[in-house]
Amino acid sequence: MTVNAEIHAGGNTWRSLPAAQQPDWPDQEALRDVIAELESYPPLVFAGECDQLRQRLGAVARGEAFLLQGGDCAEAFDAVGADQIRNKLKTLLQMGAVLTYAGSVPVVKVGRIAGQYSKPRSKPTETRDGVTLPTYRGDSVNGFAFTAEARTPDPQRLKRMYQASASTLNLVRAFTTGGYADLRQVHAWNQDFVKSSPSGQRYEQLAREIDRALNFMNACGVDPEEFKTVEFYASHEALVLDYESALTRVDSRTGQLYDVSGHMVWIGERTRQLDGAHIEFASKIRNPIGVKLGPTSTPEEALTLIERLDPEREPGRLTFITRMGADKVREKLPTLVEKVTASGAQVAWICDPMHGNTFEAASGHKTRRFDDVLDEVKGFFEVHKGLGTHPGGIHVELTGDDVTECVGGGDEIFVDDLHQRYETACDPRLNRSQSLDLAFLVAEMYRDQ
Ligand SMILES: O=C[C@H](O)[C@H](O)COP(=O)(O)O
Ligand SMILES: C=C(OP(=O)(O)O)C(=O)O
Repeated sequence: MTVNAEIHAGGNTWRSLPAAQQPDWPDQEALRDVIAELESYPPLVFAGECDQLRQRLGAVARGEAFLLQGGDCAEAFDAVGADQIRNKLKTLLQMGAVLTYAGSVPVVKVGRIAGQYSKPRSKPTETRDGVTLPTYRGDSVNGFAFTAEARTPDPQRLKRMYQASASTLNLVRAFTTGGYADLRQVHAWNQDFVKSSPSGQRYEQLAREIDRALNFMNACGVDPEEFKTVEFYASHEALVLDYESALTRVDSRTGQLYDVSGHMVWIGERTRQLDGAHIEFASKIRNPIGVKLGPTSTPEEALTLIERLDPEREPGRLTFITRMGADKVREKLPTLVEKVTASGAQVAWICDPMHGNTFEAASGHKTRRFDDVLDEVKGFFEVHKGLGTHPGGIHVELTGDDVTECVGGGDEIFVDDLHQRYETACDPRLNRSQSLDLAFLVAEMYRDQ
């Protein structure tokens, strides 16, 4: 079999099943041409890196490490710039330093980055002043501007998604291995607006302690290479299956299929139907897989997902990202965790405290309260503590920029501030100071656990 024929046989079985949330591409021939071109492009990640992340997530599933997964709700093509990428990365590096030092746990760092360009939506259309147009589905599909031209899905955008992901990943690799992520830079990550915020000041104190520890080790003649670079992985929602399967390749080492568009991909709350195309696609690839579980998820669904996606019961293969909402987590999560644990499966449990806590402010802005976000994480920790299972990590929508999209936090943002710098293309993100607040509070919860 040629490589393409093999891909067709293995990576395309989803095509005969219903696929939710796919764009209504107006020109199928143009789509086919784009897919063919994408199939000829080089991989964005190496299959061996996906295996390494699966091992790291195995440690999370076994209770030996903590996953920090975060980044934009929706990446945008016009935000593929050095400043934005560096700001996101440094937010995750700062949060990682806080969790590792204050929580005393190895932290696996995974960005919602270099591929998070596609969005599932509640409604297929949007109406403004009597005009109805297709909803914005992410830069990989259509444009944000409210015009018929921008909102028409254009498959050429899938190629731009590949290019934007490649540029982003290239810079991320440079930052994480080229000196910027060296632990000696802990202070340098705390510049600009965040420095004067309460969490920035608390961070500065922690950075001084890390510095002292490094100086001590240095004086003892220890200067480990591990402190000079950071292992960092890229993840996104595997939503537009034409793109994901065009980037699915046979690994020359093992003959198995990998989606080389990112290290880890997840299946969202709106596309995790057991008999649907997304789960079928995910079942064929060897990448670590995440599945979002909202408040309507049943233990039977969770067990069937394990059967489909992790038949070998391999720690690290499957991560359940629960997003129940602060008001439901304590009621809904225990049965899921209990039944999955009783089945003998060792999945990683991660808390997404964002997606169950969205509401619309009177101004019309979609927002989230920092206190609700925190309360969902607290509930997640309480449930795991009660069951003796491991609270494996957090999955957060955040940005490194000084935006005003979520209310609350130590450097408090009020509902009336939302309009000031509301920049997200879809859902509200924590800004850098709110992200640091969260990291400190989660580190405390982890330590108390
Ligand atoms: O990020 C998640 C979803 O895409 C988002 O919550 C859907 O938002 P909508 O309800 O505005 O479509
Ligand atoms: C759409 C998302 O979440 P969920 O599938 O949980 O709604 C997301 O994480 O971008």
